[in-house]
Amino acid sequence: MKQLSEKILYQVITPRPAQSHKGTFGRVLIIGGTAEFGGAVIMNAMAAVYAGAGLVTVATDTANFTALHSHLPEAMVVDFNQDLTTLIQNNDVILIGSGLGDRLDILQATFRAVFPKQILIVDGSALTLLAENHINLPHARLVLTPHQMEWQRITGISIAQQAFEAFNVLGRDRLKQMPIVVLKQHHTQIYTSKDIYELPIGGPYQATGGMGDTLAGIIAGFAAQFFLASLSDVVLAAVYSHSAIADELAKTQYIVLPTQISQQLPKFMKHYAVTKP
Ligand SMILES: NC(=O)C1=CN([C@@H]2O[C@H](COP(=O)(O)OP(=O)(O)OC[C@H]3O[C@@H](n4cnc5c(N)ncnc54)[C@H](O)[C@@H]3O)[C@@H](O)[C@H]2O)[C@@H](O)CC1
Ligand SMILES: Nc1ncnc2c1ncn2[C@@H]1O[C@H](COP(=O)(O)OP(=O)(O)O)[C@@H](O)[C@H]1O
Ligand SMILES: [Mg+2]
Repeated sequence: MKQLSEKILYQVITPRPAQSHKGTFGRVLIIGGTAEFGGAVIMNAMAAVYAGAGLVTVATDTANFTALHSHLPEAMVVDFNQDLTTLIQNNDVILIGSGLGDRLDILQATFRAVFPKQILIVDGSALTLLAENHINLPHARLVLTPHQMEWQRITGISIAQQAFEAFNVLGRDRLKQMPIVVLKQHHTQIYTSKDIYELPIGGPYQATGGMGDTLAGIIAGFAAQFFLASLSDVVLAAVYSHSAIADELAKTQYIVLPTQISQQLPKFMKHYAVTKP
């Protein structure tokens, strides 16, 4: 297993070209957030916007519109009960699942609509729905972001067995589409088609609801704009950034809130875009 290091940030986070506009930095569509879990998509969207996605749209329950806009006027909203097919096909990166609750219908419609060239990040309730309903993953550039309990539900590999990388590799291979898997835990592991990486940073100050929703949003924001890097490198850089910011805040804080991580992203990224080692 390879240890992830700060080096990945210098590789992935690059200065922005002057000849550019919001379209240059990608369109992200976030799908999730039942009325009970609106906070999940707010945190997805804050992370994606603060990470630099050019345009972010959130398809969610209408009950969440006002709260989302009061936190983040930069994001657009759409009712997730309408037909999302065209919207899905007009975005570069789709993030589905945070706070999606029991909306299997929306998950299935999204999987039907997505194109193979699109990046599809599957998080939270979408992973549990996948497992419970034995749904096949679609052809897409896939990133799954399960925590250990979600991974157990998907693969049947118990949390104790997950200590053995070989089991996780087998579990990933059985999913057929060879997704990148971000297996979240203390010292998260990332399974790519080539290698397995371990995140050596991060800590218990991150154990707050919404921390994973924030990571999924950072992955989406990075994937939308850093299209010159490989998707694996983009995911590695997002995972590293999320915990590096948390570590920095934890120097003076007992806990770190997910939204604080998002707010730090522009400053954090500026450092890596200009200072090459
Ligand atoms: N403000 C909001 O709207 C929030 C919405 N959320 C959404 O709520 C839905 C349910 O997700 P949850 O993860 O809370 O519930 P789950 O029931 O899917 O999993 C949580 C349980 O898994 C267990 N577990 C074991 N190992 C773990 C590990 N390494 N990391 C995390 N949990 C581990 C924990 O004991 C915990 O009780 C998701 O769609 C999620 O996106 C959560 O993100 C919390 C905040
Ligand atoms: N003790 C810990 N040490 C390091 N990272 C942690 C710790 N607890 C939680 N995290 C991180 O916080 C995130 C939690 O994700 P998740 O459980 O999906 O949260 P949520 O669904 O509530 O947003 C993961 O990135 C995980 O690695
Ligand atoms: Mg989660």
